[in-house]
Order: sequence, then structure tokens, then C-alpha cells
Amino acid sequence: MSHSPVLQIEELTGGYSLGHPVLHDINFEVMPGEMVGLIGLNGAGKSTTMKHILGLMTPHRGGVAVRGKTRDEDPEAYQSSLAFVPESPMLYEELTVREHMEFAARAYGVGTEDYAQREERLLKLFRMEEKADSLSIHLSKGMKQKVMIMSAFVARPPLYIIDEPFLGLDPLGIRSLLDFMMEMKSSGASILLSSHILSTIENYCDRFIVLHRGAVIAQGSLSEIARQAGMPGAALEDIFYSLVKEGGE
Ligand SMILES: Nc1ncnc2c1ncn2[C@@H]1O[C@H](COP(=O)(O)OP(=O)(O)OP(=O)(O)O)[C@@H](O)[C@H]1O
Repeated sequence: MSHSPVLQIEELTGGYSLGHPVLHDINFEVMPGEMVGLIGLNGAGKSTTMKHILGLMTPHRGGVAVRGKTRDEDPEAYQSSLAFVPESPMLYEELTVREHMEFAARAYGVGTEDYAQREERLLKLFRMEEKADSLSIHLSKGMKQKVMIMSAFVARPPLYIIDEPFLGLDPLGIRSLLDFMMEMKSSGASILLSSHILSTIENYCDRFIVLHRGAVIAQGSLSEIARQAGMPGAALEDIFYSLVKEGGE
């Protein structure tokens, strides 16, 4: 397995208007086969960080590289190396579940045979077989979220950017997603995952990035950030609470 980072964020400062950065000098990496949790309070800057990674925002300073290249250096390779699951589903009302997955597969150049296998597997895993040919407008909230997830996973890129994916999913859906992320991870894929459900991600992520007011205030494995917080052996939720309290509201 390669030891170069799949995702590298260096001295990233950025925001929605030039004089008012929301992110301040962010530095972190995600290595191949790693699942990294991006955690922070509402407004800490998690989605803004993800928008920079996706190339939807231009940094004021610093930058983002995926597999060693910035988006400007090789836009096509950059974009096809990552898949994104947004916080709220964004679907085409007039497309079916299957058509969304086919659309994603085509965009990422997935071959017909690979696609057929992946589609069958994902529809079964997320218990969406009966809805495969339903228009997305006729789906429940959780089902719409599942379409976003399945469309990202059909592509099998080296890097997944996943923004708060558990909201709206039923307990079986959450379990299926966690199991599938672990499977992708063991096949070498990297995952940057943001979530407020700390007790759920605590045992799944290899490392955590704690964002507070647009800055990284701690990062590392559970035991490393526990040490940084002076709370060896503590649960992620308690460590997080202590770190953000110290960081100031
Ligand atoms: N479109 C926007 N225009 C201007 N400011 C924005 C915009 N979106 C977010 N912000 C601001 O950027 C900061 C970081 O927001 P961001 O959405 O990145 O937080 P977050 O950590 O993802 O929060 P949450 O947990 O609520 O999703 C906040 O102060 C927010 O008000």
C-alpha cells in the first residue's frame, strides 16, 4: 500500500468573502485505507472544508491535493479520484433510483459488468431492491439519502468525502453504511467522514480531526486526542466536549 497521502490539506485558509475567512490555516492528511472523522460543533467549518476539497470553493491561501495533485494541475484526475455524499440529498426528481446509480457509474467510467455487480450488491445491502425503479420524488427522506450513498459507492474511487450521512437512515441503514465503509477501507479506499454522532463513529475512525471555529484544535487517534485533552481512556464525546470547551465558545 502506498504511503503517500490520498488527501493532503496544507495551510488552508478560506471562506465565503475575502476579508472574512471561515477556515484558518487547516492542515491534515488522509492516508490510503484510512477513515478519518472530521468533528466540530455547528458552524465549525466541516462543510466549508469539504467544499474546498470538492473544488467548489477557492482557497484564500494554501491548498488541497488529492493523490499529490491539486485540482488546477489535473482537474479530471482530481475529480474522478473522489466521490461525495452530501448532508442533504440532491436528486433529479425525474430519475429513478437505478438511473441515478447508472448516471454516477457513467460519470466515473465504470464498466458494464462491474456496474451490474455493484448495483445488485448495493440495492440489496441498503434494502432498496423494491424501489430500484421508483422515481426519486416518490422516495422517503432516508431512501433519498441511500440513493446518494449508493451513487457514491458505485464509483469506487480512492477517496470518499462523506458529510453527516447518518441522519435519516434507519438503524439497519446505518449498520449497512458502516459495514460498507469498512469494506471499502480494507480494499484500500480512504474516507473523510463528518458526523455529530460521536458514539457511532468512535469505534470506526482511525483518526479524528477536531475543528473549532475554523481551526484544527486537535488531531490523531482516539488515544492521541485523549492524551492531548489530558483524558486518557475517555470516550470521544467526553474528549470532544473538553476540547471545544477549552477552545472557547
Ligand atoms: N453559503 C455561506 N455563505 C456565508 N457563510 C457561510 C455559508 N455557509 C456557511 N457559512 C459560514 O461558515 C461557517 C462554517 O460553516 P460550515 O457550514 O462549514 O459549518 P459545519 O461545521 O459544517 O456546521 P454544521 O455542523 O452545522 O453542518 C459558519 O460561520 C457559517 O455561518
